[in-house]
Amino acid sequence: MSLTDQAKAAEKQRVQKVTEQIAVKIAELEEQVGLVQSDVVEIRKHYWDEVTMDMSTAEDAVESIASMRQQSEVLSERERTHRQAAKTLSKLRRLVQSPYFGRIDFIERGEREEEAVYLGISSFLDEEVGQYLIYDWRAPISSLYYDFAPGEVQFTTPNGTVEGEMVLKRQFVIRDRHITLMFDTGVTIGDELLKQVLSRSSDVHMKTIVATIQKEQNRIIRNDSAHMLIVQGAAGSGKTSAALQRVAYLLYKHRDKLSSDQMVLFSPNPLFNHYVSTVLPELGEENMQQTTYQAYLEHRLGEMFEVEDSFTQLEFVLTRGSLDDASERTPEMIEAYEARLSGIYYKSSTSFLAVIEAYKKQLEQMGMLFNPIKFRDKEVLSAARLVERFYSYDTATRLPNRLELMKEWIVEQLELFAKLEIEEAWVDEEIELLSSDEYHRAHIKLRKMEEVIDSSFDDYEQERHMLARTVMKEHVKPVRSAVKQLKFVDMIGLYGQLFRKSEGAGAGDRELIAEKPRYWTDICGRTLEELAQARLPYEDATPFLYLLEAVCGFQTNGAVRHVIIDEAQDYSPFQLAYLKRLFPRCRMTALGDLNQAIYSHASAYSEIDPIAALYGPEQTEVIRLFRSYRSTREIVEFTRGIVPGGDAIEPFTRAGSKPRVIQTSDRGSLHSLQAAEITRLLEEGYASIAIITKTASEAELAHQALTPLLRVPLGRVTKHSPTFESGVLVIPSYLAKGVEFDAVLIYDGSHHQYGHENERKLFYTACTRAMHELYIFALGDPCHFITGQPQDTYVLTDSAEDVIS
Ligand SMILES: Nc1ncnc2c1ncn2[C@@H]1O[C@H](COP(=O)(O)OP(=O)(O)OP(=O)(O)O)[C@@H](O)[C@H]1O
Repeated sequence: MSLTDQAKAAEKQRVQKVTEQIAVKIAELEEQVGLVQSDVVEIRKHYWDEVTMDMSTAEDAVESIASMRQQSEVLSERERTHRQAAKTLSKLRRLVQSPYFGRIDFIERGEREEEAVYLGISSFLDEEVGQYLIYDWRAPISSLYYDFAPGEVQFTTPNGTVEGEMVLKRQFVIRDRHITLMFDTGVTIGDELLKQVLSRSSDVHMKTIVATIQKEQNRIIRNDSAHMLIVQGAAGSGKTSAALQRVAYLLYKHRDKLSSDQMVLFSPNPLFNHYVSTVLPELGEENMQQTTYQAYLEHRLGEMFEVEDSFTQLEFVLTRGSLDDASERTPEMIEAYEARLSGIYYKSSTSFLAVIEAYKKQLEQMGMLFNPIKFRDKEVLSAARLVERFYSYDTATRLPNRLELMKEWIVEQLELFAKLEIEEAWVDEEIELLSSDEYHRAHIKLRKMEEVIDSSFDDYEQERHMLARTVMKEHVKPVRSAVKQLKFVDMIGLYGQLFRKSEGAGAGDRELIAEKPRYWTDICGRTLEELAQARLPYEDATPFLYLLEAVCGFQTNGAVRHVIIDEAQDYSPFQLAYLKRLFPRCRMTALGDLNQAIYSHASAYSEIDPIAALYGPEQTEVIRLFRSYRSTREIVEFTRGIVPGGDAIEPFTRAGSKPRVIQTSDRGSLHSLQAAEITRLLEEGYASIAIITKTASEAELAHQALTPLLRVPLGRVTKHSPTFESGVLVIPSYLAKGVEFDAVLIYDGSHHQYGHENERKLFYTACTRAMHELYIFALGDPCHFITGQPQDTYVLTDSAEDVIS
């Protein structure tokens, strides 16, 4: 629908008028912020001049404290005003460049006059006439823009539903205060604008999507009823985008009671955290807390163990292919591999969680293990004595409560022990070694005591006693602190007991595990071996933590009100149950794609959906997204054939070239073909190009080989990289999760590399990172995930040189 010249001129004029008004407001605020800032500086400088301090009498002291409090209040009020004004200022500075992106003309039922509603990233009020020149995209009326085409419409407000007619819907692109594109549309959100947005180059940071939110995405963003909202969506369907705009929406809607630090995002890796970190600030909101599950495990268990990370576990699982090389493999190697895999499945399942629950019950009656309490090289309390004491408490008392009682008792015993120990010769030896400062302090203390107590003391005895206590205190401190932290509970032994044959009747042990997984004996052997080395494999970390908390008391986080789990398909059922327990008071949003479940434990998904089971059907809502926006139509038509059920994925109508499969038989030509393609892509203006490898070692190899062949720097992403730059880079498949690139080159998509069924989803994940161009190189036959699909028509093989030319 084209606009009349008159309408265009009117819109241009309006933009000018609105931006001028915003600029005036900015100038006013700048002045105000400057004034408040100098106020704050002045108050800080003369803080004590305004405070009258007099402690001569109790009354004077009370007055002095009141005067200090008053001064602090003045200061914090000015600081608050300053923060608020600075925040508004930064919003307005963004708004002035691009004040709005949409307009809807709405006539409420029963009214005659239509209202023109302009939508932007925040609202702007004409204070003189009391009229909104811009509405925040999150305001109730703004939902009309995302949910309806012109015609009969309705929206919900806190006071009920408002019905009426939308008589006009207009979209704008405004850059640097000028309209660069505007058109009227008869559909919900015009595809044209979306196409334009999606054709842009990828960025090292994710972009906001407020101007083009799709109707089904809007359901995710504005959903405020579900306790657990599950979004199951195809690769590139906007799950992460919708989740981030949802955070902004919830912060706006509940601004009186919800703040950004009460929301936590669990990301797949630190790189992803960096990638999404600018979205909320761009929307004028502060970032929520961002973390990874791995970081949490490290935080809780890092002091006790060397905790394996999920990537190392995955790398191990991906070594299956190399075992197929007949020359290298032995039956023992295959068995060890299969045994660990079986252990991973089992330890990630809810059956194992049930075993731990049962084990906890059993420990209430018997089977607890303790570390003896030692003081220097002497045993204060033996492990057996601790067990005896533990079971002397009422068995109805919960384990953590009994441990609290134990703690007090142990500290008492420790003090009794220290009283006797103080007479030992080693104490005298250590007194000799005390510094002159410590001697001096002891003297002062002694003098003070003599003033109050009878001075006929034996000075020497007293001094020795005082110094001995100093020595003793230093030695008791770490023991007491370890007791307070419950380190006397033998957690490693307790977890290990689940994998040990029963010794003595009824000990809490592996007999609890009724249905033993395959390779059970190997699993037990390996688990105990790792524990003995103070190493905790990734699959053991969550069960260990769960047991630790079941015994010592659950640490819950009641402050967090909303948890967002991105790439939720990569969490084991056990991990999800743990997170639910960790955040008992919060709502959750879980975003996932079963087709991108790259971890072995995720196979549990195919049976029942563990996320949906977490809160039960009454509290759970599921929204599915089928349309994929990231990649061109050709790429989506190709990649959807890789996964079962992929036909349901709908491509967005953005055209590009077909993905190319380039097959070669030697590594040298593989690299030169790749270098030639990269050069061509750069010449075509693509800003971000990723060479995606299966593993980290393959990434290292590719990086070494390609660096000398390229004229541009070649970056390399590892699991330790906190950020990534634009340009050309090599990245292992699992680290590319959630991010996207203009062009993707699969380094070696051969059958040799991706020959196993459990590599299908990893391969799919890697291919779906491409926005505009996708190349699959193969050293030998391409993997069967693509050759068996109808999309084979896109495959160009054999003469690789032909493709390049
Ligand atoms: N409504 C929209 N308007 C503009 N761009 C969109 C929209 N929805 C999605 N996109 C773009 O599509 C790309 C993919 O989005 P996003 O990363 O949120 O998808 P995802 O479902 O989380 O993907 P994956 O699961 O593959 O990581 C991004 O570039 C995003 O900006």
